[in-house]
Amino acid sequence: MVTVSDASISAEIPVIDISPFIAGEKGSAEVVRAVETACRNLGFLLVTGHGVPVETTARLYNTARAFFDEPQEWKVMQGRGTGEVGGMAFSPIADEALAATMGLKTPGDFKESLNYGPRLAGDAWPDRPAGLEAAFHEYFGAMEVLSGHMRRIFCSAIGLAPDYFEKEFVDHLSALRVINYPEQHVDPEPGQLRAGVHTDYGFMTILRSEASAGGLQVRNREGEWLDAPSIDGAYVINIGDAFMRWTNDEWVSTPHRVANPPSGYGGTARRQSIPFFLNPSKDTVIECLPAYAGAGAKYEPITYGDYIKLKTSQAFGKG
Ligand SMILES: O=C(O)CCC(=O)C(=O)O
Ligand SMILES: [Fe+2]
Repeated sequence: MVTVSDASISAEIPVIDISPFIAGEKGSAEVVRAVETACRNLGFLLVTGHGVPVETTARLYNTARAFFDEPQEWKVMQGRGTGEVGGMAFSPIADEALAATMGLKTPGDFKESLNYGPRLAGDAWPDRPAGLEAAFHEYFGAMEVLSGHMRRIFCSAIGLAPDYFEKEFVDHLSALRVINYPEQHVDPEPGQLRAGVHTDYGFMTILRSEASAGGLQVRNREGEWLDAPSIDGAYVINIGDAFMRWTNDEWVSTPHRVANPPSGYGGTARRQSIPFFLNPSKDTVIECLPAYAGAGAKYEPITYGDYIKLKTSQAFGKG
């Protein structure tokens, strides 16, 4: 296990090499303990030794970038999520304000994104750049493998059979998104961030981050914002709200945001990130795990489908 050198920015976000667990070798138990500690304390960790081929990430990163480099007028004519299951959806700049999910009113996030999930509504794939759809499929497959390893690490930490969650992920509703945070040539509007403060809704998120001026920040339990370290080839993993509920709030889903580059920043601040939102199937029952039921379950069992409806209505003030 390595720890990054700049302790001031990374003291609370550990970097964990999960390769001993994947290989079933000596050191697996230490991996499990380190992941559990991170998920209980901060809900964020970085993983290395994950086995995702660099080419898979590079292909998606580069083809998505070629899409974002197309003219705005053309991009907005592309998929807007009109209903084709397994298609792609494009979300233009300021279309989404993530802070609305926390009940905050802010301008839209200064970002644009491409979105895909094999069981989610999208629209027809654009005819360029070549290989975009294949790159999404390939990367999604790699995330299914990595998220399977992470679920087994979680099961081991909680004392569950390794395949405890697997049936809930046969028809999983996961989503893969590539986000482009453009240069900010003029200052953003008051209250406008690259991505507003929010927690993720699902089971866990696996993020391919990118170092830049204006990056990912995580709020610790003391309310301080920590810059998440960007380490080449590592993935940032965080717990989502649904898994927090599953663990009776023992594992935490932590607020995070993407900061703007400093005003007047002279260098290149463009940033591209790739979050994979791991979500269970619609009929999955989220119910306090026996290991955490000691002092009584805080929440009623709920299906993931109903849970998402509840979260959405809360976010828009109807809950
Ligand atoms: O771009 C990032 O680093 C994080 C984005 C994020 O938190 C999200 O889309 O949920
Ligand atoms: Fe997020």
